[in-house]
Amino acid sequence: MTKQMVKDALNRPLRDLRISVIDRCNFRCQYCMPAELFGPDFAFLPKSELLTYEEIERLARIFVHLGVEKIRLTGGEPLLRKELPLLVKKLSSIEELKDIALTTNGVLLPKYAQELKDAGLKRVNISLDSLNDELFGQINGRNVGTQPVLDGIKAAKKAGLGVKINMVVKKGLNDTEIIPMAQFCKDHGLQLRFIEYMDVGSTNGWKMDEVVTKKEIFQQLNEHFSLEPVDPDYYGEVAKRYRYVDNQVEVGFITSVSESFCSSCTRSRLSANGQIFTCLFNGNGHDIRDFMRTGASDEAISERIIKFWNGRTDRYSDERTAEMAANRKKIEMSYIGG
Ligand SMILES: Nc1nc2c(ncn2[C@@H]2O[C@H](COP(=O)(O)OP(=O)(O)OP(=O)(O)O)[C@@H](O)[C@H]2O)c(=O)[nH]1
Ligand SMILES: C[S@@+](CC[C@H](N)C(=O)[O-])C[C@H]1O[C@@H](n2cnc3c(N)ncnc32)[C@H](O)[C@@H]1O
Ligand code: SF4
Ligand code: SF4
Repeated sequence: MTKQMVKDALNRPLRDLRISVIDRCNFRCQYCMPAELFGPDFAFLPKSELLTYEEIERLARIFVHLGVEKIRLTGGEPLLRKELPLLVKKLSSIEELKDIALTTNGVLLPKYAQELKDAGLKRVNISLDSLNDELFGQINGRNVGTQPVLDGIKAAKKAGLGVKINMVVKKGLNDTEIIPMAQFCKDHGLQLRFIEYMDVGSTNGWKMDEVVTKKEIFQQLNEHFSLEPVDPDYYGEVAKRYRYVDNQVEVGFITSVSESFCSSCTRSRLSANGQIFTCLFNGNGHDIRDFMRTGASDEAISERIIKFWNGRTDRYSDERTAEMAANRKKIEMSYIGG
């Protein structure tokens, strides 16, 4: 197949593929999979519904022919999927792919970091919302302290993986942790990204007044540190980055609520059971798994993906209102892939 450039209805190219490899998780973060709703009886996808690694690789190759340069593995907790390094190895063999990354809560990294690196993974984004054990245990809904995640960060660095830290900030929950987290990451040479709490899915009871905006976080940082802006690395970069003037360590903001970035959104998402989603907030998935399982050729699959992408008009965060946040049919982040 010849390589193509595919654009959506708003002229945005297809550049990224975020693959959810599993919808299960060992945490129950309040803002993502609240324990009361994702209880022991919750119907997660059975194994037979999941795309196999061979199917994921095949689709990834097709996406790369359509212009995808960066693949991110996510979930749920991607390291709960058996033998994930095998998938990384398959994806690393795709020549035109520039970047493969993983987003994880970090707990299983001491076990897998070296294997992932050996399989070709370049970098990991690790989520950590607090350095306070009790608060972190409350947020992750499983009373897990910070040590397992800190060990995961250490293991990733030791294996030679690039590491960034993601912190979702929710008002009244962990906004007191902004400065301690900033100080910790600055001292350890880790890029921290503050993520504005989003109205993903319909289980987290999101309210606009619980969002701590970039502006508010920046004001706090400015009282303690001296920062300067950093130019974006590439078109459509999600995080707005700054660096500490004294040691050049970077810090970023993911401002989906206060300064949306839909106009340059080049991200497609593939759920663990083979549905393509064109926006984190668009609950209407397009089947690709069953079509592939009928014996469709690469060309036919490719045409189908082009059709979905050409028809894409999503710009939810640009248009968000409190009413939309409350009423729109949305899909859980653990399923679609965060
Ligand atoms: N609204 C919105 N949020 C996004 C989008 N892409 C990523 N995010 C959110 O940004 C946060 C961090 O995402 P990561 O998985 O670390 O990925 P990234 O920011 O693309 O990572 P880098 O490639 O390292 O810059 C998560 O909460 C994502 O859900 C997007 O297209 N729209
Ligand atoms: C859904 S998780 C999946 C990967 C992995 N389990 C993890 O936590 O890193 C991906 C990212 O989404 C973020 N996230 C989840 N729910 C969110 C929300 N309501 N608002 C903003 N970010 C959220 C998480 O903090 C994490 O950084
Ligand atoms: S944010 Fe990640 S670790 Fe937390 S519940 Fe969601 S998928 Fe699990
Ligand atoms: S809200 Fe949708 S269109 Fe906007 S940046 Fe996020 S995923 Fe892209």
